[in-house]
Amino acid sequence: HPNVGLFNHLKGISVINGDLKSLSPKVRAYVEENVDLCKPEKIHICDGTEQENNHLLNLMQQHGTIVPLPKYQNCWLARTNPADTARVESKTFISTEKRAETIPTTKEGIKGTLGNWISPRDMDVAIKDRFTGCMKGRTMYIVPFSMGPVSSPLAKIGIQLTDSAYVVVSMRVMTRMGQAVLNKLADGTDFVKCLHSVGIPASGFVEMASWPCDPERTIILHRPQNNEIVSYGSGYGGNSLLGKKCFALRIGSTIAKREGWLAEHMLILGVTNPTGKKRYIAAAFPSACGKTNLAMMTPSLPGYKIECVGDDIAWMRFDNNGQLRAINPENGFFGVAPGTSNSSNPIAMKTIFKNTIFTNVASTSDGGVFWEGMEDEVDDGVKITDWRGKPWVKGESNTPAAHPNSRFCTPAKQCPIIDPQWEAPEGVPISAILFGGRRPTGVPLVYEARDWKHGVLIGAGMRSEATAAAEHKGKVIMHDPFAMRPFFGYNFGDYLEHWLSMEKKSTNLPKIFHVNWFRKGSDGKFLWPGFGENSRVLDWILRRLDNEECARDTAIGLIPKAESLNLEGLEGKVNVEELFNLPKTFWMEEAYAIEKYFNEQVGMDLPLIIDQELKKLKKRLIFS
Ligand SMILES: O=C(O)CSc1cccnc1C(=O)O
Ligand SMILES: [Mn+2]
Repeated sequence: HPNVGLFNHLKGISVINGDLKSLSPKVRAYVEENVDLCKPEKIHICDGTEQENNHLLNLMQQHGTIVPLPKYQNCWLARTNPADTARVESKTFISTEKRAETIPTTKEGIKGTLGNWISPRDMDVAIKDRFTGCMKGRTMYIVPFSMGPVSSPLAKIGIQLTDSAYVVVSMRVMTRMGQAVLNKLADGTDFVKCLHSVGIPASGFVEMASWPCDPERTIILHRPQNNEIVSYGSGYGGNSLLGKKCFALRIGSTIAKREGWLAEHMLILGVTNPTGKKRYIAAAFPSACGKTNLAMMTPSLPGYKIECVGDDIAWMRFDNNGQLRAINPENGFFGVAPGTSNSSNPIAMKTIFKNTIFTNVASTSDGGVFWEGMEDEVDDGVKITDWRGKPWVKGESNTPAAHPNSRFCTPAKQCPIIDPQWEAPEGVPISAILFGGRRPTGVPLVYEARDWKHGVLIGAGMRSEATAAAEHKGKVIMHDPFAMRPFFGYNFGDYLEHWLSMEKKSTNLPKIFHVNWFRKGSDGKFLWPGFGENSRVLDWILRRLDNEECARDTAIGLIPKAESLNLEGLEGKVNVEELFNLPKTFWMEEAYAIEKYFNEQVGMDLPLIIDQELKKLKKRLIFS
């Protein structure tokens, strides 16, 4: 780095990149406050340049944090500490004066599952205990980033202070990061404050560790009142790339509540039908339920085209004409690697093998990567090393080659079907919203909400099959309302009120649907082929958007009229009867389970309208 000027110091700490004078007074005050707390040896103001990125990649290679993947162009493999491999919900907290602002009051004796609250005082103590002097001997990176295209009026800016070079290079992929953001901040624009440290394990100074972290004291804190995020102890994913879940969803949802828009855990795709008519759809599925695959679908129906705007987060607001418009606030994809293959997602496979950071995947002796699902893509004779760095042999090793939560972190612009409007400052117009999840029984392939209120009930009642956290409990059907359960920034009851309040903003509301690719027959096999065949469901949805009479009413909502789903080419392969069967007992139990969930988890915070919608559903079911 160029020798810095004598005066480019902050209280005796050398600024090794950038110029303190380039920081707005607000940013400089935030930096100084946290330099005092964390006591870094150096400060690096990030500019987002190629040169800076290469410097950090070299630094991480020296530390052993990443290794090059010479089979691809500018790709890297990071292996984390095995104790630091995923988001940690139990250590993620939101702080407000009153607990009820953050989480609903649950029924007596019931453990809340809609977020964790911490008092402002306990948050301050937690920070002081962990951050005091935590960056001694380290460099504090100042990461100016934008969630959304810098020029978009829907974008929001953040500053992340971090001691992790891995976070800096990842944020450069996942957000718009660098000088253009600092320039925008110069006029005093406010920013979301993000403080992060990988921490120092209580066992002492392990600076030379390739993946420093402090799992025992990991904590992820949010203070929505002053747009503040503080994360300690983890270097990974949603815990450390604070622009994603912490900012774009948890803090983002509180800003959206205040400003009258929606920050959602949704993919955004553009779908063009054979006549050339294009619509955009947003879809909320729980984590690891196939949002990336749907957002990058290769449609099986001839004449259909799918283009990708985003695979995980949507910021949506009604414009002056009452049209709901969405941006993808992210700049990259941080996708689950296992299960991604040329058969499940050929577009992803065309996106990720350049300028990408892979984390906790397996590596191959020919300088590439491997994960479960890539069996057909790896040459014979290639040796595999698992995510822990141990030799791995297919059919012999009894642990996975790649960690189940291993990820690729790849620039969105590399996606061959990235939508031409993916960075449109005003966002893309949303015509339909889909809710969905893994439902092995009872739930049909697709059904349409009767109206907005009913659609909000469908979102609130979302459930999905998950692998039980506890050992040997197999699969359980978990509630995951709006696929936002781990990401609500405030009381779910208030969130529902906020969704209901959108109805008065528009006479052109998007239609709401529920989809389920995962129903199984009595033989335990999937009833629906999924993947590109899901284009048949999108086709039906688009025809409904054109008000085609291809639906019939049922107690749960509108489902395709007989013969209205295009099954050409699937003759004899799909049992439509079973796929759309609505067992009355199943749905009575489903309605009761939703009612129980609302009673136990939302209580008095449940909006009356949602309670009424649930009662209407039950009544329709009784008389169906
Ligand atoms: O475990 C992590 O920190 C990654 S979680 C994640 C990453 C990208 C997109 N979605 C998610 C999620 O959990 O929904
Ligand atoms: Mn997600």
